[in-house]
Amino acid sequence: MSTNNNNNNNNNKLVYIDDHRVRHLLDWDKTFKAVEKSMESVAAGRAFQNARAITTIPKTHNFLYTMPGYLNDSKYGALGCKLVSHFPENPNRAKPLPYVLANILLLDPETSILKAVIAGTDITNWRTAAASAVATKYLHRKENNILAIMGAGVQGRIHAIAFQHFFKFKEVRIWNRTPERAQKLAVELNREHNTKNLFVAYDKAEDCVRNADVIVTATTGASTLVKCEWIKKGAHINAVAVNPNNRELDDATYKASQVYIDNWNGARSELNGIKELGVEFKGQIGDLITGAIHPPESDAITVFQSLGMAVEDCAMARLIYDLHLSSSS
Ligand SMILES: NC(=O)C1=CN([C@@H]2O[C@H](COP(=O)(O)OP(=O)(O)OC[C@H]3O[C@@H](n4cnc5c(N)ncnc54)[C@H](O)[C@@H]3O)[C@@H](O)[C@H]2O)C=CC1
Ligand SMILES: O=C([O-])C1=[NH+]CCC1
Repeated sequence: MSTNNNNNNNNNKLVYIDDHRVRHLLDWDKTFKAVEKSMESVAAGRAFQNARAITTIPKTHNFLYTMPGYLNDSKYGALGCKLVSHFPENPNRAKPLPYVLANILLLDPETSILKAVIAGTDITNWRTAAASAVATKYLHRKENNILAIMGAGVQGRIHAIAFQHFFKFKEVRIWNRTPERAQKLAVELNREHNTKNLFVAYDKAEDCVRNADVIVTATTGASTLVKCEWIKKGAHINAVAVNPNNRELDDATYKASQVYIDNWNGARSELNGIKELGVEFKGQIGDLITGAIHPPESDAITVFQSLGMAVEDCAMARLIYDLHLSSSS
């Protein structure tokens, strides 16, 4: 990029960074810092994004989200736009594809020249899990013994990996609507982490959630999965699913919790179902980072209602672009 970038040789060259290369460059600690900075920048007025546009594709359940954003920062500053889709039939194809697929356009913030097209699916997955980790860091300043993950799909898997990296839970429980899928994921994760019983599949949602310190809900369904009466005092929930009929948490949970968001523009556009319950959002995660609002009392149940932000994708695109140029020159 022409600002704050040492790679001036490459300034005029359009770069394509494919999935394979992105995967090679992704790093949990760098992702966490990029997402934390973008959340902070939203609260500090240094990051700009409108509510995303959602294009529905007639006669299907398919969506395309258009997510433009601008972040003003010496390290993560970027102007960009992510195109991210929800194609529910993708996982059921003969050759399965992800439900969520994404690409990011990275522009020069001074001239608007297109600098890079970056495969955005892994970036989306990693930054979403990192956003939940940032929220957990600021909302759950206590012991992290038991993590409960509801949904053994792409987001369930990446949250299990990220949260183990950042928090080192003693037990990571996994529940899925089809129990075989939870069992398969637990076996794979134990093998990858060289552990025996760290990741444990639970058949019943209630058993998975009871006594958990932190809960992640990440399914594509509209069914209620978590009941308030199962949730331990002081627990923190990362509600990751983005679904207009979102009911993974029952109404009583929202009413009994302190609910935080990632950005006001997105919340006004996409979270009316929760507002209609009479729930007032306490603020953005970035407001906790800047100190504009105080953390909740320690026995409060907290919810991070994640939508995903364009400026997280901009910061991640800038990170990956700089890493790509510095390791390929
Ligand atoms: N907040 C954010 O920034 C982002 C949120 N997401 C959201 O994460 C959610 C999960 O996405 P992926 O993991 O990529 O999808 P996936 O297709 O890989 O996994 C979906 C999971 O949901 C389960 N499921 C489907 N219908 C269900 C039902 N009725 N009841 C219970 N479980 C059900 C499936 O068994 C599967 O485990 C989606 O709602 C997506 O919108 C995805 C990316 C970013
Ligand atoms: O922020 C994001 O990339 C998405 N949120 C919901 C689906 C994809």
